[in-house]
Amino acid sequence: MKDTGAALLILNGKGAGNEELREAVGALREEGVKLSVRVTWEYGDAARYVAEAVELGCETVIAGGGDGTINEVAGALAQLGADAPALGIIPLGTANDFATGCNIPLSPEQALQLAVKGRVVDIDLAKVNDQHFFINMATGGFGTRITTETPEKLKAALGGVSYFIHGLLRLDTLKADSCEIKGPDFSWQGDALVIGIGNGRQAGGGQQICPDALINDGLLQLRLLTSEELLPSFLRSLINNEENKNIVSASLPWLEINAPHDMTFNLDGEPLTGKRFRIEVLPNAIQCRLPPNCELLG
Ligand SMILES: Nc1ncnc2c1ncn2[C@@H]1O[C@H](COP(=O)(O)OP(=O)(O)OP(=O)(O)O)[C@@H](O)[C@H]1O
Ligand SMILES: [Mg+2]
Repeated sequence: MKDTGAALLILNGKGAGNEELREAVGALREEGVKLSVRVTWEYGDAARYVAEAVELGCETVIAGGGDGTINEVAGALAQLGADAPALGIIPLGTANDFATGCNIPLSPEQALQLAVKGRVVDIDLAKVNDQHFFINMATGGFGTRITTETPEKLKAALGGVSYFIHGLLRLDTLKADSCEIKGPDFSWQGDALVIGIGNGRQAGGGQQICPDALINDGLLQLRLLTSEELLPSFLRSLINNEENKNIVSASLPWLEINAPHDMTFNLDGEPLTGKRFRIEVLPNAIQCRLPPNCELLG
């Protein structure tokens, strides 16, 4: 049985010191909203708290954190089926690409109001290799090593653009490599430099990688950058959103990627490495509380 209005806020431990949020939680409780708070320490905690929210009969589970936290909560909700609580979002991460793409307010107080009282909408999720989920985007490419620093070589070669590409992929060596991508009525083979598969539109801190994506159309937007031209000009065209012969674009319900060498996809910012990826949309997988001006709804 659901407890009307009850909500559980799952807060990434990185955001636990936010005073504005503490005040906003207090204010809502004074209004009579039954709001519990749990704080995560590591991967896996969020999913356990989602299970607790179901036991408590919560109508809403609120993810307080970045894209990675939303990913964990959304994935756990999707596995519950039809009677799952709705997802609310408080953006407390570094990039917050999903929340920003949805026009969710960045102020914790306003985001919390929306998360508890906002309109519920059915949205799609994407599933990868039957095991992983993403709510916002999978960005992939070929690289040898994952690092957290922008490498000096790339910076010297590309200037400011390297920050963008690095932020997008978090790879220290960007190489093109051959891969094969197949989907319904779609087939592509060639050298890919960057691949974006979007449920949402933006990644890498505001870059519109998949500008036509919608989160409730039952499709994923594939955008890939091929490597037949000099790197800096591609990147410019991607940044400016100009269509270009080096950009392949398709909207697909599923796709399969096969590569002879390892490639790494970031699923909402969390890395997954392999040679084969099957990515499929799960239409209407969860319910989410979104603002009326959410740009990702069709
Ligand atoms: N207390 C904690 N301290 C540090 N990391 C945590 C903690 N609790 C969970 N995590 C980990 O944080 C990661 C998710 O971080 P999240 O994406 O929410 O923030 P971010 O990376 O700063 O934001 P964004 O992805 O929007 O740039 C997950 O891998 C999760 O396991
Ligand atoms: Mg993250």
